[in-house]
Amino acid sequence: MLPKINFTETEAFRYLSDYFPTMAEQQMKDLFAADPDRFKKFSITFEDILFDFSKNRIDDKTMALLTQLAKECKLKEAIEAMFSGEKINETEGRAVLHTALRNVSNKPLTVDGENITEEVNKVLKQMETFSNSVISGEWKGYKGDEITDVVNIGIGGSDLGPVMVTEALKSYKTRLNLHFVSNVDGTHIEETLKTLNPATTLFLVASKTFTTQETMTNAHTARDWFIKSGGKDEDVAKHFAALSTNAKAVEAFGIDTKNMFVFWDWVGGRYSLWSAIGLSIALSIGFDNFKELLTGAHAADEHFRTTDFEQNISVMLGVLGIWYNNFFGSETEAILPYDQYLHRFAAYFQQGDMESNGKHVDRNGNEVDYSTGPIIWGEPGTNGQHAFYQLIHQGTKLIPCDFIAPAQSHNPTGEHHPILLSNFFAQTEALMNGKTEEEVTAELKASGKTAEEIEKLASFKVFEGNRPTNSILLKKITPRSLGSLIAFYEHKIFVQGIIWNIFSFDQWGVELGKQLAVKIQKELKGDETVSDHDSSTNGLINQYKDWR
Ligand SMILES: O=P(O)(O)OC[C@H]1O[C@H](O)[C@@H](O)[C@@H](O)[C@@H]1O
Repeated sequence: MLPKINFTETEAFRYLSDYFPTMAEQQMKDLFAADPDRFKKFSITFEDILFDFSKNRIDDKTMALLTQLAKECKLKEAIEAMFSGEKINETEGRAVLHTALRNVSNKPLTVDGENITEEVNKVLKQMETFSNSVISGEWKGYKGDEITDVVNIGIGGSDLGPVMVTEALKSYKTRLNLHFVSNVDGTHIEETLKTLNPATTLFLVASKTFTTQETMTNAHTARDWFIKSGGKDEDVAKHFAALSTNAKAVEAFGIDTKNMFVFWDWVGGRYSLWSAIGLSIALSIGFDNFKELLTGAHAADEHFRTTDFEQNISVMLGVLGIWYNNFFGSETEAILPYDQYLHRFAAYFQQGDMESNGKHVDRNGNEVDYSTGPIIWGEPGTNGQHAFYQLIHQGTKLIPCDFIAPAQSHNPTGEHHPILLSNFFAQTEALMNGKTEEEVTAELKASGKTAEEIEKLASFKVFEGNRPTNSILLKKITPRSLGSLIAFYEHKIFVQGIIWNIFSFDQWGVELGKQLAVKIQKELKGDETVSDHDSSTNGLINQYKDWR
Protein backbone atom coordinates (compact mmCIF):
# COMPACT_ATOMS: atom_id res chain seq x y z
CA MET A 1 0.00 0.00 0.00
CA LEU A 2 1.21 3.48 -0.81
CA PRO A 3 1.31 6.21 1.82
CA LYS A 4 -1.64 8.59 1.58
CA ILE A 5 -0.21 11.89 2.75
CA ASN A 6 -1.45 15.33 1.76
CA PHE A 7 1.81 16.99 0.76
CA THR A 8 0.42 20.47 1.41
CA GLU A 9 0.13 19.52 5.08
CA THR A 10 3.79 18.53 5.51
CA GLU A 11 6.33 20.57 7.39
CA ALA A 12 8.48 20.87 4.28
CA PHE A 13 5.58 22.32 2.32
CA ARG A 14 5.02 24.96 4.98
CA TYR A 15 8.71 25.91 4.97
CA LEU A 16 8.74 25.97 1.18
CA SER A 17 5.69 28.26 1.15
CA ASP A 18 7.44 30.61 3.57
CA TYR A 19 10.62 30.56 1.55
CA PHE A 20 9.01 30.86 -1.88
CA PRO A 21 8.66 34.69 -1.92
CA THR A 22 12.40 35.03 -1.30
CA MET A 23 13.24 32.66 -4.15
CA ALA A 24 10.65 34.22 -6.45
CA GLU A 25 12.63 37.46 -6.18
CA GLN A 26 16.02 35.86 -6.77
CA GLN A 27 17.73 36.14 -10.13
CA MET A 28 19.51 32.98 -11.24
CA LYS A 29 22.32 35.01 -12.73
CA ASP A 30 23.00 36.52 -9.29
CA LEU A 31 23.04 33.06 -7.75
CA PHE A 32 25.64 32.01 -10.34
CA ALA A 33 27.71 35.12 -9.67
CA ALA A 34 27.63 34.43 -5.93
CA ASP A 35 28.63 30.78 -6.15
CA PRO A 36 31.40 29.61 -8.49
CA ASP A 37 30.53 26.00 -7.60
CA ARG A 38 26.89 26.24 -8.57
CA PHE A 39 27.20 24.13 -11.74
CA LYS A 40 29.14 21.45 -9.88
CA LYS A 41 26.72 21.51 -6.98
CA PHE A 42 23.56 21.19 -9.03
CA SER A 43 24.63 18.78 -11.75
CA ILE A 44 24.80 15.00 -11.73
CA THR A 45 26.66 12.77 -14.17
CA PHE A 46 25.33 9.28 -14.68
CA GLU A 47 27.49 7.12 -16.95
CA ASP A 48 27.61 9.12 -20.22
CA ILE A 49 24.77 11.50 -19.37
CA LEU A 50 25.18 14.88 -17.70
CA PHE A 51 22.12 16.37 -15.98
CA ASP A 52 22.61 20.05 -15.28
CA PHE A 53 19.97 21.39 -12.90
CA SER A 54 21.87 24.55 -12.03
CA LYS A 55 19.83 26.88 -14.28
CA ASN A 56 16.82 26.52 -11.99
CA ARG A 57 15.35 28.98 -9.50
CA ILE A 58 16.77 27.11 -6.55
CA ASP A 59 19.43 27.38 -3.90
CA ASP A 60 20.73 24.96 -1.26
CA LYS A 61 17.82 25.63 1.05
CA THR A 62 15.21 25.09 -1.69
CA MET A 63 16.74 21.75 -2.59
CA ALA A 64 17.02 20.66 1.02
CA LEU A 65 13.33 21.46 1.55
CA LEU A 66 12.23 19.81 -1.69
CA THR A 67 14.04 16.60 -0.79
CA GLN A 68 12.61 16.82 2.72
CA LEU A 69 9.19 17.06 1.08
CA ALA A 70 9.87 13.82 -0.81
CA LYS A 71 10.95 12.17 2.44
CA GLU A 72 7.90 13.35 4.36
CA CYS A 73 5.73 11.94 1.58
CA LYS A 74 7.47 8.60 2.16
CA LEU A 75 8.92 8.39 -1.32
CA LYS A 76 11.58 5.89 -0.24
CA GLU A 77 8.95 3.47 1.03
CA ALA A 78 6.89 3.98 -2.13
CA ILE A 79 9.88 3.18 -4.35
CA GLU A 80 10.42 -0.07 -2.47
CA ALA A 81 6.72 -0.89 -2.72
CA MET A 82 6.86 -0.51 -6.51
CA PHE A 83 10.08 -2.45 -7.07
CA SER A 84 9.07 -5.29 -4.78
CA GLY A 85 5.79 -5.89 -6.62
CA GLU A 86 3.23 -4.56 -4.14
CA LYS A 87 -0.13 -3.85 -5.76
CA ILE A 88 0.37 -0.10 -5.78
CA ASN A 89 -2.05 0.37 -8.70
CA GLU A 90 -4.86 0.08 -6.19
CA THR A 91 -7.82 1.06 -8.36
CA GLU A 92 -7.00 -1.79 -10.75
CA GLY A 93 -5.61 -4.12 -8.07
CA ARG A 94 -2.29 -4.54 -9.90
CA ALA A 95 1.42 -4.42 -9.24
CA VAL A 96 3.53 -1.96 -11.26
CA LEU A 97 6.58 -3.78 -12.51
CA HIS A 98 7.89 -2.37 -15.77
CA THR A 99 11.21 -2.38 -13.88
CA ALA A 100 11.02 -6.20 -13.81
CA LEU A 101 10.98 -6.26 -17.62
CA ARG A 102 14.50 -4.86 -17.66
CA ASN A 103 15.79 -6.69 -14.62
CA VAL A 104 18.84 -7.83 -16.59
CA SER A 105 20.67 -8.75 -13.39
CA ASN A 106 17.97 -11.43 -12.92
CA LYS A 107 17.18 -10.68 -9.29
CA PRO A 108 14.40 -13.15 -8.46
CA LEU A 109 10.96 -11.59 -7.99
CA THR A 110 7.71 -13.35 -7.17
CA VAL A 111 4.24 -11.92 -7.83
CA ASP A 112 1.12 -13.88 -6.85
CA GLY A 113 3.29 -16.96 -6.35
CA GLU A 114 4.87 -16.77 -9.81
CA ASN A 115 8.54 -16.25 -10.46
CA ILE A 116 8.15 -13.39 -12.88
CA THR A 117 11.85 -13.12 -13.70
CA GLU A 118 11.59 -16.54 -15.34
CA GLU A 119 8.44 -15.55 -17.22
CA VAL A 120 10.06 -12.36 -18.48
CA ASN A 121 13.18 -14.21 -19.63
CA LYS A 122 11.08 -16.79 -21.46
CA VAL A 123 9.38 -14.10 -23.54
CA LEU A 124 12.68 -12.30 -24.13
CA LYS A 125 14.11 -15.58 -25.48
CA GLN A 126 11.08 -15.97 -27.74
CA MET A 127 11.53 -12.39 -28.99
CA GLU A 128 15.21 -13.02 -29.62
CA THR A 129 14.61 -16.19 -31.65
CA PHE A 130 11.81 -14.59 -33.64
CA SER A 131 13.56 -11.30 -34.39
CA ASN A 132 16.79 -13.06 -35.36
CA SER A 133 14.92 -15.33 -37.71
CA VAL A 134 13.02 -12.46 -39.38
CA ILE A 135 16.09 -10.24 -39.67
CA SER A 136 18.28 -13.03 -41.05
CA GLY A 137 15.65 -13.88 -43.67
CA GLU A 138 15.19 -17.38 -42.33
CA TRP A 139 11.54 -16.56 -41.60
CA LYS A 140 9.72 -16.77 -44.90
CA GLY A 141 6.42 -15.33 -46.07
CA TYR A 142 3.75 -17.47 -47.71
CA LYS A 143 5.39 -17.28 -51.13
CA GLY A 144 8.79 -18.18 -49.75
CA ASP A 145 10.13 -14.59 -49.69
CA GLU A 146 12.05 -12.88 -46.91
CA ILE A 147 10.17 -10.30 -44.87
CA THR A 148 11.12 -6.75 -45.89
CA ASP A 149 8.55 -4.65 -44.01
CA VAL A 150 7.06 -4.80 -40.54
CA VAL A 151 3.85 -2.98 -39.63
CA ASN A 152 3.10 -2.42 -35.95
CA ILE A 153 -0.63 -1.93 -35.47
CA GLY A 154 -1.30 -0.45 -32.03
CA ILE A 155 -2.25 2.80 -30.34
CA GLY A 156 -1.34 4.73 -27.18
CA GLY A 157 1.18 2.75 -25.17
CA SER A 158 1.21 0.05 -27.84
CA ASP A 159 2.45 2.56 -30.40
CA LEU A 160 4.11 5.65 -28.97
CA GLY A 161 7.02 3.90 -27.22
CA PRO A 162 7.97 1.72 -30.20
CA VAL A 163 7.64 4.69 -32.58
CA MET A 164 9.73 6.95 -30.37
CA VAL A 165 12.51 4.38 -29.82
CA THR A 166 12.72 3.12 -33.41
CA GLU A 167 12.99 6.73 -34.56
CA ALA A 168 15.52 7.61 -31.86
CA LEU A 169 17.69 4.62 -32.80
CA LYS A 170 17.27 4.75 -36.55
CA SER A 171 21.00 4.76 -37.07
CA TYR A 172 21.05 1.22 -35.62
CA LYS A 173 18.48 0.03 -38.15
CA THR A 174 18.47 -3.53 -39.50
CA ARG A 175 17.46 -4.22 -43.11
CA LEU A 176 13.78 -4.20 -42.13
CA ASN A 177 11.53 -1.22 -42.80
CA LEU A 178 9.24 -0.38 -39.91
CA HIS A 179 5.79 1.16 -40.24
CA PHE A 180 3.37 2.17 -37.51
CA VAL A 181 -0.38 2.36 -37.91
CA SER A 182 -2.30 3.74 -34.95
CA ASN A 183 -5.14 6.05 -35.99
CA VAL A 184 -8.51 4.44 -36.76
CA ASP A 185 -8.78 6.93 -39.62
CA GLY A 186 -8.70 4.62 -42.68
CA THR A 187 -6.18 6.99 -44.24
CA HIS A 188 -3.47 5.77 -41.88
CA ILE A 189 -3.70 2.09 -42.83
CA GLU A 190 -4.52 2.73 -46.50
CA GLU A 191 -1.55 5.02 -47.02
CA THR A 192 0.68 2.43 -45.34
CA LEU A 193 -0.65 -0.59 -47.24
CA LYS A 194 -0.26 1.21 -50.57
CA THR A 195 3.49 0.89 -50.36
CA LEU A 196 3.60 -2.75 -49.21
CA ASN A 197 3.79 -6.21 -50.75
CA PRO A 198 1.67 -8.74 -48.79
CA ALA A 199 4.13 -11.54 -49.52
CA THR A 200 6.96 -9.71 -47.72
CA THR A 201 5.05 -7.90 -44.96
CA LEU A 202 4.78 -8.91 -41.33
CA PHE A 203 2.05 -7.39 -39.15
CA LEU A 204 2.45 -7.08 -35.40
CA VAL A 205 -0.90 -6.57 -33.73
CA ALA A 206 0.10 -4.79 -30.53
CA SER A 207 -2.56 -4.41 -27.86
CA LYS A 208 -2.41 -5.12 -24.16
CA THR A 209 -6.15 -5.80 -23.99
CA PHE A 210 -6.63 -6.90 -27.62
CA THR A 211 -10.01 -5.16 -27.50
CA THR A 212 -9.01 -1.60 -28.41
CA GLN A 213 -11.37 -0.48 -31.15
CA GLU A 214 -8.80 1.37 -33.26
CA THR A 215 -6.28 -1.47 -33.22
CA MET A 216 -8.80 -4.21 -33.87
CA THR A 217 -10.32 -2.26 -36.77
CA ASN A 218 -6.90 -1.69 -38.33
CA ALA A 219 -5.88 -5.31 -37.73
CA HIS A 220 -9.02 -6.62 -39.46
CA THR A 221 -8.42 -4.29 -42.41
CA ALA A 222 -4.83 -5.54 -42.67
CA ARG A 223 -5.99 -9.16 -42.55
CA ASP A 224 -8.64 -8.53 -45.25
CA TRP A 225 -6.01 -6.85 -47.42
CA PHE A 226 -3.71 -9.83 -46.98
CA ILE A 227 -6.44 -12.33 -47.89
CA LYS A 228 -7.68 -10.22 -50.81
CA SER A 229 -4.19 -10.04 -52.23
CA GLY A 230 -3.96 -13.83 -52.45
CA GLY A 231 -2.97 -15.01 -48.96
CA LYS A 232 -4.95 -17.93 -47.56
CA ASP A 233 -6.21 -18.35 -44.00
CA GLU A 234 -3.42 -20.84 -43.28
CA ASP A 235 -0.86 -18.27 -44.50
CA VAL A 236 -1.90 -15.73 -41.86
CA ALA A 237 0.44 -17.40 -39.34
CA LYS A 238 3.45 -16.39 -41.45
CA HIS A 239 2.40 -12.74 -41.60
CA PHE A 240 0.67 -11.89 -38.33
CA ALA A 241 1.97 -11.94 -34.78
CA ALA A 242 0.26 -10.66 -31.63
CA LEU A 243 1.71 -8.78 -28.67
CA SER A 244 -0.82 -8.96 -25.87
CA THR A 245 -1.90 -10.05 -22.42
CA ASN A 246 -5.15 -11.54 -23.79
CA ALA A 247 -4.53 -15.01 -25.29
CA LYS A 248 -8.23 -15.75 -25.81
CA ALA A 249 -8.86 -12.67 -27.91
CA VAL A 250 -5.70 -13.32 -29.94
CA GLU A 251 -6.94 -16.81 -30.77
CA ALA A 252 -10.39 -15.51 -31.64
CA PHE A 253 -8.80 -13.07 -34.10
CA GLY A 254 -7.18 -16.03 -35.85
CA ILE A 255 -3.55 -15.47 -34.94
CA ASP A 256 -1.68 -18.67 -34.12
CA THR A 257 -0.87 -18.52 -30.41
CA LYS A 258 2.64 -19.75 -31.37
CA ASN A 259 3.05 -16.25 -32.78
CA MET A 260 1.83 -14.62 -29.61
CA PHE A 261 4.24 -12.71 -27.39
CA VAL A 262 2.74 -12.26 -23.97
CA PHE A 263 3.07 -9.70 -21.24
CA TRP A 264 1.22 -9.22 -18.00
CA ASP A 265 -1.33 -7.00 -16.28
CA TRP A 266 1.43 -5.56 -14.08
CA VAL A 267 2.81 -3.74 -17.15
CA GLY A 268 1.04 -0.44 -17.73
CA GLY A 269 0.39 0.34 -21.41
CA ARG A 270 2.46 3.54 -21.33
CA TYR A 271 5.33 1.69 -19.63
CA SER A 272 5.26 -1.31 -21.98
CA LEU A 273 7.95 -0.65 -24.58
CA TRP A 274 10.25 -2.90 -22.51
CA SER A 275 7.84 -5.84 -22.85
CA ALA A 276 6.67 -7.86 -25.86
CA ILE A 277 5.30 -4.52 -27.12
CA GLY A 278 8.97 -3.79 -27.91
CA LEU A 279 9.11 -6.53 -30.57
CA SER A 280 8.98 -3.89 -33.31
CA ILE A 281 12.01 -2.27 -31.64
CA ALA A 282 13.89 -5.59 -31.57
CA LEU A 283 13.11 -6.11 -35.26
CA SER A 284 14.12 -2.56 -36.08
CA ILE A 285 17.48 -2.43 -34.26
CA GLY A 286 18.25 -6.10 -33.61
CA PHE A 287 17.74 -8.01 -30.38
CA ASP A 288 21.20 -7.25 -28.96
CA ASN A 289 20.51 -3.54 -29.19
CA PHE A 290 17.08 -4.05 -27.64
CA LYS A 291 18.83 -5.80 -24.75
CA GLU A 292 21.17 -2.81 -24.44
CA LEU A 293 18.13 -0.56 -24.15
CA LEU A 294 16.88 -2.73 -21.28
CA THR A 295 20.34 -2.68 -19.70
CA GLY A 296 20.45 1.11 -19.76
CA ALA A 297 17.01 1.29 -18.17
CA HIS A 298 18.02 -1.22 -15.52
CA ALA A 299 21.06 0.88 -14.61
CA ALA A 300 18.75 3.89 -14.17
CA ASP A 301 16.40 1.76 -12.05
CA GLU A 302 19.26 0.82 -9.74
CA HIS A 303 20.28 4.47 -9.47
CA PHE A 304 16.70 5.47 -8.66
CA ARG A 305 16.25 2.75 -6.08
CA THR A 306 19.54 3.18 -4.24
CA THR A 307 20.74 6.79 -4.58
CA ASP A 308 20.11 9.41 -1.90
CA PHE A 309 17.48 11.89 -2.96
CA GLU A 310 19.98 14.78 -3.12
CA GLN A 311 21.90 12.96 -5.88
CA ASN A 312 18.98 11.09 -7.39
CA ILE A 313 18.27 12.18 -10.98
CA SER A 314 14.58 11.24 -11.12
CA VAL A 315 13.96 12.75 -7.69
CA MET A 316 15.60 16.00 -8.82
CA LEU A 317 13.55 16.08 -12.03
CA GLY A 318 10.42 15.34 -10.02
CA VAL A 319 10.79 17.84 -7.19
CA LEU A 320 11.88 20.63 -9.54
CA GLY A 321 8.69 20.03 -11.49
CA ILE A 322 6.72 20.31 -8.24
CA TRP A 323 8.51 23.54 -7.34
CA TYR A 324 7.35 25.18 -10.59
CA ASN A 325 3.93 23.53 -10.71
CA ASN A 326 2.84 24.11 -7.12
CA PHE A 327 4.73 27.25 -6.13
CA PHE A 328 5.37 29.25 -9.32
CA GLY A 329 2.03 28.17 -10.83
CA SER A 330 3.52 26.79 -14.05
CA GLU A 331 1.01 24.75 -15.97
CA THR A 332 3.20 23.27 -18.67
CA GLU A 333 6.65 21.80 -19.19
CA ALA A 334 8.43 21.73 -22.52
CA ILE A 335 10.70 18.89 -23.61
CA LEU A 336 13.05 20.16 -26.30
CA PRO A 337 15.41 17.58 -27.80
CA TYR A 338 18.22 18.98 -29.90
CA ASP A 339 18.39 15.76 -31.87
CA GLN A 340 16.26 14.99 -34.90
CA TYR A 341 16.17 11.30 -33.98
CA LEU A 342 14.40 12.22 -30.73
CA HIS A 343 11.59 13.97 -32.58
CA ARG A 344 8.88 11.82 -30.92
CA PHE A 345 10.35 12.04 -27.41
CA ALA A 346 7.98 14.78 -26.23
CA ALA A 347 4.97 13.03 -27.80
CA TYR A 348 5.92 9.84 -25.99
CA PHE A 349 6.07 11.57 -22.61
CA GLN A 350 2.86 13.39 -23.32
CA GLN A 351 1.18 10.05 -22.79
CA GLY A 352 3.66 8.88 -20.16
CA ASP A 353 3.20 11.93 -17.97
CA MET A 354 -0.28 13.23 -18.75
CA GLU A 355 -2.04 9.85 -18.66
CA SER A 356 -0.23 9.03 -15.42
CA ASN A 357 -0.58 12.24 -13.46
CA GLY A 358 -3.59 13.93 -15.06
CA LYS A 359 -5.71 13.16 -11.98
CA HIS A 360 -7.88 15.30 -9.71
CA VAL A 361 -8.73 12.76 -7.02
CA ASP A 362 -6.14 11.82 -4.41
CA ARG A 363 -5.29 8.36 -3.08
CA ASN A 364 -7.89 8.81 -0.33
CA GLY A 365 -10.58 9.35 -2.95
CA ASN A 366 -10.87 13.08 -2.25
CA GLU A 367 -10.80 15.94 -4.71
CA VAL A 368 -7.37 17.61 -4.58
CA ASP A 369 -7.10 21.34 -3.88
CA TYR A 370 -3.73 21.73 -5.61
CA SER A 371 -2.45 21.44 -9.13
CA THR A 372 -1.25 17.98 -10.32
CA GLY A 373 0.24 16.76 -13.61
CA PRO A 374 1.59 19.38 -16.01
CA ILE A 375 0.83 19.71 -19.71
CA ILE A 376 3.80 18.23 -21.55
CA TRP A 377 4.70 19.45 -25.00
CA GLY A 378 7.67 20.13 -27.23
CA GLU A 379 9.31 19.79 -30.61
CA PRO A 380 12.91 19.27 -31.59
CA GLY A 381 15.27 22.24 -31.59
CA THR A 382 15.94 24.26 -33.67
CA ASN A 383 12.47 23.97 -35.25
CA GLY A 384 10.85 25.02 -31.99
CA GLN A 385 13.00 28.15 -31.85
CA HIS A 386 11.39 29.40 -35.04
CA ALA A 387 7.91 28.51 -33.88
CA PHE A 388 7.08 28.89 -30.20
CA TYR A 389 10.20 30.06 -28.34
CA GLN A 390 8.93 33.64 -28.59
CA LEU A 391 6.38 32.79 -25.89
CA ILE A 392 8.94 30.95 -23.76
CA HIS A 393 11.25 34.00 -23.86
CA GLN A 394 8.81 36.89 -23.66
CA GLY A 395 5.35 35.49 -22.91
CA THR A 396 3.50 35.86 -19.62
CA LYS A 397 3.82 32.22 -18.62
CA LEU A 398 6.70 30.57 -16.85
CA ILE A 399 7.56 27.42 -18.81
CA PRO A 400 10.28 25.20 -17.37
CA CYS A 401 12.09 23.52 -20.25
CA ASP A 402 14.19 20.38 -20.58
CA PHE A 403 16.90 20.74 -23.20
CA ILE A 404 18.30 17.41 -24.37
CA ALA A 405 21.20 16.86 -26.79
CA PRO A 406 23.95 14.39 -27.69
CA ALA A 407 27.54 15.65 -27.81
CA GLN A 408 28.27 13.27 -30.67
CA SER A 409 25.99 13.11 -33.66
CA HIS A 410 25.33 9.96 -35.66
CA ASN A 411 25.52 12.25 -38.69
CA PRO A 412 28.49 14.55 -38.15
CA THR A 413 28.04 16.28 -41.49
CA GLY A 414 30.02 19.51 -41.91
CA GLU A 415 29.25 22.09 -39.23
CA HIS A 416 25.68 20.92 -38.58
CA HIS A 417 26.24 19.54 -35.12
CA PRO A 418 28.25 22.44 -33.65
CA ILE A 419 25.62 24.80 -35.09
CA LEU A 420 22.82 22.76 -33.51
CA LEU A 421 24.56 22.57 -30.13
CA SER A 422 25.49 26.24 -30.12
CA ASN A 423 21.77 26.94 -30.35
CA PHE A 424 21.07 24.63 -27.39
CA PHE A 425 23.67 26.38 -25.20
CA ALA A 426 22.67 29.85 -26.38
CA GLN A 427 18.99 29.27 -25.66
CA THR A 428 19.47 28.10 -22.08
CA GLU A 429 21.86 30.99 -21.44
CA ALA A 430 19.47 33.52 -22.98
CA LEU A 431 16.51 32.16 -21.05
CA MET A 432 18.43 32.61 -17.82
CA ASN A 433 20.21 35.92 -18.43
CA GLY A 434 17.63 37.70 -20.53
CA LYS A 435 18.53 41.18 -21.76
CA THR A 436 18.14 44.30 -19.64
CA GLU A 437 16.86 47.67 -20.78
CA GLU A 438 20.39 49.08 -20.47
CA GLU A 439 21.77 46.37 -22.71
CA VAL A 440 19.01 46.93 -25.25
CA THR A 441 19.55 50.69 -25.21
CA ALA A 442 23.30 50.30 -25.70
CA GLU A 443 22.74 47.91 -28.58
CA LEU A 444 20.24 50.21 -30.28
CA LYS A 445 22.55 53.16 -29.81
CA ALA A 446 25.43 51.24 -31.38
CA SER A 447 23.22 50.39 -34.36
CA GLY A 448 22.68 54.11 -34.97
CA LYS A 449 19.11 54.54 -33.69
CA THR A 450 18.04 57.98 -32.50
CA ALA A 451 17.05 58.61 -28.87
CA GLU A 452 13.42 58.81 -29.94
CA GLU A 453 13.60 55.50 -31.78
CA ILE A 454 15.30 53.87 -28.81
CA GLU A 455 12.61 55.14 -26.47
CA LYS A 456 9.93 53.64 -28.70
CA LEU A 457 11.57 50.26 -29.22
CA ALA A 458 13.46 49.40 -26.07
CA SER A 459 10.70 47.81 -23.98
CA PHE A 460 9.82 45.35 -26.77
CA LYS A 461 13.37 44.14 -26.97
CA VAL A 462 13.87 43.50 -23.27
CA PHE A 463 14.03 39.86 -22.13
CA GLU A 464 13.30 39.54 -18.43
CA GLY A 465 15.16 36.21 -18.26
CA ASN A 466 15.24 34.11 -15.10
CA ARG A 467 13.43 31.34 -17.02
CA PRO A 468 14.44 27.90 -15.79
CA THR A 469 15.87 25.03 -17.79
CA ASN A 470 17.26 21.56 -17.19
CA SER A 471 20.06 20.64 -19.58
CA ILE A 472 20.61 16.99 -20.37
CA LEU A 473 23.76 16.35 -22.37
CA LEU A 474 24.40 12.78 -23.50
CA LYS A 475 27.69 11.70 -24.96
CA LYS A 476 25.78 9.95 -27.73
CA ILE A 477 22.29 8.55 -28.27
CA THR A 478 22.86 4.82 -27.98
CA PRO A 479 20.43 2.05 -27.03
CA ARG A 480 21.93 2.07 -23.56
CA SER A 481 21.86 5.82 -22.95
CA LEU A 482 18.35 6.10 -24.39
CA GLY A 483 17.17 3.29 -22.12
CA SER A 484 18.51 5.16 -19.10
CA LEU A 485 17.05 8.48 -20.20
CA ILE A 486 13.55 7.04 -20.68
CA ALA A 487 13.69 5.28 -17.31
CA PHE A 488 14.77 8.49 -15.53
CA TYR A 489 11.74 10.29 -16.98
CA GLU A 490 9.43 7.39 -16.06
CA HIS A 491 10.61 7.58 -12.46
CA LYS A 492 10.22 11.36 -12.41
CA ILE A 493 6.51 10.78 -13.10
CA PHE A 494 6.44 8.28 -10.22
CA VAL A 495 8.09 10.74 -7.82
CA GLN A 496 5.54 13.42 -8.64
CA GLY A 497 2.57 11.06 -8.39
CA ILE A 498 3.71 9.98 -4.93
CA ILE A 499 4.09 13.56 -3.71
CA TRP A 500 0.76 14.66 -5.20
CA ASN A 501 -0.86 11.65 -3.50
CA ILE A 502 -2.50 10.43 -6.71
CA PHE A 503 -2.57 7.04 -8.43
CA SER A 504 -0.24 7.28 -11.43
CA PHE A 505 -0.86 3.89 -12.96
CA ASP A 506 -4.55 3.84 -13.83
CA GLN A 507 -6.22 5.82 -16.61
CA TRP A 508 -9.97 5.93 -15.98
CA GLY A 509 -10.13 9.24 -17.79
CA VAL A 510 -9.87 7.55 -21.19
CA GLU A 511 -13.02 5.47 -20.66
CA LEU A 512 -15.94 7.89 -20.95
CA GLY A 513 -15.23 8.97 -24.52
CA LYS A 514 -14.78 5.32 -25.54
CA GLN A 515 -18.17 4.34 -24.07
CA LEU A 516 -19.99 7.16 -25.79
CA ALA A 517 -18.31 6.44 -29.13
CA VAL A 518 -19.62 2.86 -29.07
CA LYS A 519 -23.16 4.17 -28.50
CA ILE A 520 -22.88 6.86 -31.17
CA GLN A 521 -21.37 4.45 -33.69
CA LYS A 522 -24.67 2.53 -33.63
CA GLU A 523 -26.63 5.75 -34.16
CA LEU A 524 -24.59 6.58 -37.24
CA LYS A 525 -26.09 3.57 -39.03
CA GLY A 526 -29.24 4.31 -41.05
CA ASP A 527 -30.72 7.66 -42.01
CA GLU A 528 -32.97 8.39 -39.02
CA THR A 529 -32.60 11.78 -37.41
CA VAL A 530 -30.88 11.53 -34.04
CA SER A 531 -32.50 13.44 -31.19
CA ASP A 532 -31.49 11.95 -27.85
CA HIS A 533 -28.35 14.06 -27.25
CA ASP A 534 -27.91 17.75 -26.50
CA SER A 535 -28.70 20.01 -29.45
CA SER A 536 -25.05 20.46 -30.43
CA THR A 537 -24.27 16.73 -30.57
CA ASN A 538 -27.58 16.03 -32.35
CA GLY A 539 -26.88 18.83 -34.81
CA LEU A 540 -23.40 17.58 -35.63
CA ILE A 541 -24.48 13.96 -36.04
CA ASN A 542 -27.41 14.88 -38.25
CA GLN A 543 -25.32 17.18 -40.42
CA TYR A 544 -22.77 14.38 -40.79
CA LYS A 545 -25.52 11.97 -41.85
CA ASP A 546 -26.76 14.48 -44.36
CA TRP A 547 -23.37 15.12 -45.91
CA ARG A 548 -21.77 11.70 -45.90
O1 LIG B 1 -2.67 -1.76 -25.64
P1 LIG B 1 -4.13 -1.49 -25.66
O2 LIG B 1 -4.87 -2.39 -24.71
O3 LIG B 1 -4.67 -1.62 -27.06
O4 LIG B 1 -4.37 -0.03 -25.16
C1 LIG B 1 -3.98 1.12 -25.86
C2 LIG B 1 -4.22 2.37 -25.01
O5 LIG B 1 -5.61 2.39 -24.66
C3 LIG B 1 -6.07 3.45 -23.82
O6 LIG B 1 -6.03 4.67 -24.47
C4 LIG B 1 -5.27 3.57 -22.56
O7 LIG B 1 -5.60 2.49 -21.74
C5 LIG B 1 -3.78 3.56 -22.87
O8 LIG B 1 -3.05 3.51 -21.68
C6 LIG B 1 -3.40 2.38 -23.74
O9 LIG B 1 -2.02 2.44 -24.01
